[in-house]
Amino acid sequence: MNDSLRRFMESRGEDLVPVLEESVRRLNAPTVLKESMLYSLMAGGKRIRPLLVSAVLHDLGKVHPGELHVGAAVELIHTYSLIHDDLPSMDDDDLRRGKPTNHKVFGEAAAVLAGDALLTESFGLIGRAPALPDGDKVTLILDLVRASGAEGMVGGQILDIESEDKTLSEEGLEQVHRLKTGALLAFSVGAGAVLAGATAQQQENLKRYARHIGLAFQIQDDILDVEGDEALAGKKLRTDAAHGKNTYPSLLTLEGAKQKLIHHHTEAVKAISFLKEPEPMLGLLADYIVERSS
Ligand SMILES: CC(C)=CCC/C(C)=C/COP(=O)(O)OP(=O)(O)O
Ligand SMILES: C=C(C)CCOP(=O)(O)OP(=O)(O)O
Repeated sequence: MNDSLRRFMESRGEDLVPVLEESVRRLNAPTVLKESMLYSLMAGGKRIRPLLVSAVLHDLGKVHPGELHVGAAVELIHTYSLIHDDLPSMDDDDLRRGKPTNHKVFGEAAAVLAGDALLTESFGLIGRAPALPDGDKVTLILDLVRASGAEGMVGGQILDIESEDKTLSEEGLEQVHRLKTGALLAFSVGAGAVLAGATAQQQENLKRYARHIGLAFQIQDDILDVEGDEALAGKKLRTDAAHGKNTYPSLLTLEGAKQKLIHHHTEAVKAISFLKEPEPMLGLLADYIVERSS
């Protein structure tokens, strides 16, 4: 991995973890629920979504005291989605982020409820973000509702499940990926733009970047399911075919999926050519998204 990206990831990660932890510890709630929430939240993961929020601010040369709260908010929703995605009624997985899945440790009921609570607390984090005007809070909350709910991630998840054992068209598959995975990544980029006070033109370019990295992110996840290393991924691989999932490799072959990945990476990088930095973090993150092994 590129050295400046590694340093950026480490420094932002160190700052983010206490905010994630405190968002649960502060709650006056039953211990088992808090333990279940913290178990998945503190299990690691790449923290790509909060990093995107931070990278937009960094590349636009801005700072905002609400950066970590907004980044943590999206990470809470992402973590809830993984807990629910692993449930027996969904992908029925035993391993996530290198550890037994939440329901394997706490039972199904607690896993469902930990996910519910993480989702809800996410909105609280935006509500409490420091130095963020109320108008921006409302904008971010409404954007997050759209990205994570029925019109976004949840809608994509049901389309994905409903299309198991059927063959989708490429447009149909792109729609699933855009909603299931792309919407939350796009929210992260858009949230960084709101915090940075980006111009309309900058927001338009960042939106285009986000659309392409969102697709690239899920295509690489599909590719890793075919040829990745389970120890590095921290989750069981080679499960998509067994579940009759529609993926880019199943639709376009592995080679075809890799070409799509290159296409979306190229377009993402083009979209941020307006950034003045010689090595923008958003460009390094786009490289990482397509080269990652987990
Ligand atoms: C509302 C819910 C539950 C949404 C889940 C969204 C999501 C992106 C799941 C992981 O996708 P995946 O199954 O392709 O990834 P992985 O390989 O990590 O299981
Ligand atoms: C959206 C998908 C493909 C699920 C996994 O997301 P990540 O690959 O970001 O998972 P973590 O690093 O957060 O565990």
